[in-house]
Amino acid sequence: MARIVTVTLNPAIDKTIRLPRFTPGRVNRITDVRSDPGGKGINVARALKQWGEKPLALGWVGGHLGKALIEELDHWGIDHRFVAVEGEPRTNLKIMEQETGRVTDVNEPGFQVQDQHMKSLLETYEAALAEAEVVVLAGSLPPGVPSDFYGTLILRAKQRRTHVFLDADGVPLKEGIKRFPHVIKPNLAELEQVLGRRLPEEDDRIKAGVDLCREGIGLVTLSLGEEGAWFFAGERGIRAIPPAISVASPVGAGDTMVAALAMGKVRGWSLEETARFSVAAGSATASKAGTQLGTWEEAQSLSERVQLSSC
Ligand SMILES: Nc1ncnc2c1ncn2[C@@H]1O[C@H](COP(=O)(O)OP(=O)(O)O)[C@@H](O)[C@H]1O
Ligand SMILES: O=P(O)(O)OC[C@H]1O[C@](O)(COP(=O)(O)O)[C@@H](O)[C@@H]1O
Repeated sequence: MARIVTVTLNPAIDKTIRLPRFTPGRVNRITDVRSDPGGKGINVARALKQWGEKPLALGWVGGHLGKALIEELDHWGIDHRFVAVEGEPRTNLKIMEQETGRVTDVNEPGFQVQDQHMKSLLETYEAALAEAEVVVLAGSLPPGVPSDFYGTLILRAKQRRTHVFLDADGVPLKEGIKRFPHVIKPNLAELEQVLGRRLPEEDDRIKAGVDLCREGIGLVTLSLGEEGAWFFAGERGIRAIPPAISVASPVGAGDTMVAALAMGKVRGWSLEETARFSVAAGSATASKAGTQLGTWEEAQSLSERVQLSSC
């Protein structure tokens, strides 16, 4: 079976705290707290698994928290081949303010990675590519990993004719784009940072997306939070707007969208079908607390009300 392989180099435990309002410099008392396994590629694998795919999750992991994370993957029935490192996965704090709905992410850098861990990861990755139709590279790089590491993984996937997705930010995204992955999914802030300019108007966003496609990226999905997303492929651009939802926590919405893009690729969906489902799936996740991901049924029911238009 052609598979979707996900790579999570910097896994995390997401600790979501809720409080009426966060006041820096003061004692803040929280209403409730929850912990979920996180890290972008792991979230992508979780979404795919609950939608009926058979993803294979790769990455680095270590320590007691890492063992618990792997046990969660086993519990969900997700196949995995993680390379062991020393040190614990990071805990990423998500501060959710009930009065404003604002979420602040405070993400740790992650464990230190050594040369031998990179070598083992590359071996595991090469072996997994042999059975992959799509590979999803997602999330930040932990300390010790060169900023062009995704570039290396992209080149190796392309040599094997595997469709490669990149969802990262900052320098790793900028470096990765130079190797022309087939798909990228920046949000607006991430794309603005990579391009070094603001994209305030729709026309600015259209030009940026179309230019990246002309440079050699197959599908550019520019996600816009509650405003939905743009999907650029070749000379085409589709704007998708989700229906209004009651937001609980948008953490994981972008990862759910990436999972939907990967699923659309392996299932041969049209650009319209992919746009509709991936925006709906992201919104379904945003309607759930902590890093809980939208189910197939929740995404399907929202997808009927996603509005599509073209440029
Ligand atoms: N507050 C929200 N309300 C409705 N849908 C949302 C909300 N936040 C995210 N989404 C959905 O999830 C998708 C990805 O979210 P976004 O926040 O843009 O990505 P990221 O998590 O990568 O920053 C959006 O395109 C949208 O469909
Ligand atoms: O690797 P990074 O960039 O620090 O991001 C990791 C964080 O992003 C998440 O994967 C959520 O990402 P999205 O909200 O973009 O879907 C969390 O689970 C995790 O804490």
